[in-house]
Amino acid sequence: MSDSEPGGDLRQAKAGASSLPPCTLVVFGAGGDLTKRLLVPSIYNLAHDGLISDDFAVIGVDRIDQDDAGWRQNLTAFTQAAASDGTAGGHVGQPDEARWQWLMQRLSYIKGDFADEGLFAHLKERIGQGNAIFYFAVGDRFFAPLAEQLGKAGLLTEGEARFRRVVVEKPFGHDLATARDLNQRLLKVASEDQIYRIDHFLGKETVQSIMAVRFANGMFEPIWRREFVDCIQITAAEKVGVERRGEFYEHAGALRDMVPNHLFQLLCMVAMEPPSSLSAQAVRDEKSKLMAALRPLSREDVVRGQYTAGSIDGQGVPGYRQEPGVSPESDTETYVALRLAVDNWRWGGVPFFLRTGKRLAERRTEISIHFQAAPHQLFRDAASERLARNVLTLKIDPEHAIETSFDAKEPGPAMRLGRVTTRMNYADFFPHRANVGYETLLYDCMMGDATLFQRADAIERAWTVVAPALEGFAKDEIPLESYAAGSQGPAGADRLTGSEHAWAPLQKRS
Ligand SMILES: NC(=O)C1=CN([C@@H]2O[C@H](COP(=O)(O)OP(=O)(O)OC[C@H]3O[C@@H](n4cnc5c(N)ncnc54)[C@H](OP(=O)(O)O)[C@@H]3O)[C@@H](O)[C@H]2O)C=CC1
Ligand SMILES: O=C1O[C@H](COP(=O)(O)O)[C@@H](O)[C@H](O)[C@H]1O
Repeated sequence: MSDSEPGGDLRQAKAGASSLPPCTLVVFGAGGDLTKRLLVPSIYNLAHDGLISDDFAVIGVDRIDQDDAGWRQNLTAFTQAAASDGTAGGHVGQPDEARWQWLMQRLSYIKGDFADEGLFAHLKERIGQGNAIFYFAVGDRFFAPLAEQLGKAGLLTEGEARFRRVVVEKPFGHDLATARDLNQRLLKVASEDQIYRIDHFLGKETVQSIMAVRFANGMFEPIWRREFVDCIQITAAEKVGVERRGEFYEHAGALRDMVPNHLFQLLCMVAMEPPSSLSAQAVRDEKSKLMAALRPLSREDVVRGQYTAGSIDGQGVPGYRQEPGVSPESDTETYVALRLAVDNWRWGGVPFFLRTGKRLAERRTEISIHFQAAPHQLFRDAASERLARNVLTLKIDPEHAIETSFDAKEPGPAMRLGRVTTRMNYADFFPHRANVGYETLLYDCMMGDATLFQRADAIERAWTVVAPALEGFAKDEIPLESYAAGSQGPAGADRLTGSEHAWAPLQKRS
C-alpha cells in the first residue's frame, strides 16, 4: 500500500473533534459485505485522522472459519483490490500503510454462531470491564436475538465508568407491528439511550449540512414556510437495479427500502422546526414532532411502479422480473412516488412530493424547495406565459451542491426573461475527499451522541404513516405501473403532482 492523500473532508468535519474514548467495537457479521465495504474503511478513516485512541479494539464475530490473521488478511486484500479497481468505499487511492497496519493490530476475530451462548460468555471475558459497542452488521432477523443474548450474558449492563451500546442496522421492522415488536424486545434488555438505530443517509455530509444551511443563516428561515413555499420535492433516484439483492428486495420493495427511513429523514431535516439546541434530545424531539404532524398516506397519494427491460447509458438491461432471485410474476414495486401533507402551522397546505426508484434515467438524490411565484406578474408578457418559480435545490448525491434558479433579464433591448442558475459546490469551498459516510455515525456513537440516530417513537410513527400504502399494495388496490429501465419512472407520478407542481426532470427530456 502506498501513501495517499488523507481524509480531507472528514478532518474538516471533525475539526476540533476530540479523540474517542477507549472502547471495544464488537462487529457481528465480520465477514459480511457491510463490514468490509463500509465499516472497516470508516474505522480506518477515523484512525487516519488520529481520532481513535490506542486503547481502541475491534472484535469481529462471524461463522466463517478463520483466525485473527485470516480476517486481517481478507480485509487487507479486499481493501487493496477495491482501491485499485476504483470501488474503494472509504479511500481515494490506497490506504496509508502504517495507519492500516496500526488498525489491523487492533483487530481480532472470534469464530462463532450467534445462537451459541458460549460465544457471549467468551465475549464477556474478552471485553472485561471496559466500554463496548455491539454493532449488528447482520440480517434483521438477528437484531432482537443478538440483543437478548447480550442482555442475558450481562454484556449490556452499564456502570458509572463504562458504557455499553448497540448499533442496529436497517431494515428496522417490516411494518408497524414488527418495528414495535423489535423496539419492545430491544428495550427489554437496553435503555433507549443505549440503542443506536442507524440510517446511513444521516451520515452523509450533505444531509447534515441541511441543518446548517437552514439554521445557521438568517436569510432562509423567514421564507421556509407555507406563505412562500409552493411545494417540496424529495428525490432519491438510482440507475442501479436490485443488483445481487433480488431475494431481499422481493420482500421489501421500494417503499419499505427507502421511505420510512431515508426519505423521511430527509423530510425531517428540511421540514422540522428549529431545535432549541443541537443536543440529541432537542433535535430528535423536533423530528418526532414533525413525524407526528405527517398525515398518514391516502391510497390516491401513492403511485407505484416496476421497471421493465430498457437501456441505461446505452446498455440494454433486463426488467425487474428477470433479475436473479426475483419471481417472474413479482408484483414488488421498484419505484414509488408519494404526495404527503404535514399538518402544522408552518406547512399546512404545502404538498411534499417524494419519489424513489431503481433503474431510472439518472442517479440523483436531492431536495428541492419550489417557491411561489411573485405575487404580481409584472413580466407576464416578457416571460411569455410562464410563471417563474424560484427553486432552491439541495443536491445530496452524487453532486454535493446547492443550487438556486430564478429569472433574470436577457441582455438586449427587449425585456425578455431567461432562467438562470447559481450553484455552490461544496468542493469549491471545503477540501474534499469522498468518505464512506459511516465515520460520523461511528464517531458519534462512540462519543455517546445520538443526534443522528433514530428514536423508537419516530420509527414507529414512520411505519404508521406508510401503513395505508402498504395495505393498498398488499390488497392490490394501488395499481402497479410499469416503466422502462432508464426512463423517468411511471407516468402516474406526473398525475400525482399535476402540471402545477411538475417534478424536476431526472434528465433533460428530449
Ligand atoms: N451491505 C450493505 O451495503 C449494507 C447493508 N446494510 C445492512 O447491514 C446488515 C448486514 O448486511 P450485509 O453485510 O450485506 O450482510 P451479509 O450477509 O453480507 O453479512 C452477514 C454476515 O453474518 C454472517 N452470519 C449469518 N448468520 C450467522 C450466524 N448465525 N452466526 C454467525 N455469523 C452469521 C454471514 O455469514 P454467511 O454468509 O455464511 O451467512 C455473513 O458473513 C443488514 O442488516 C443490511 O440490511 C445496510 C446498509 C448497506
Ligand atoms: O439503504 C439503501 O440505500 C441505497 C441507496 O443509498 P445511497 O447512499 O447509495 O444513495 C439503496 O440502493 C438500497 O436499495 C437501500 O437498501
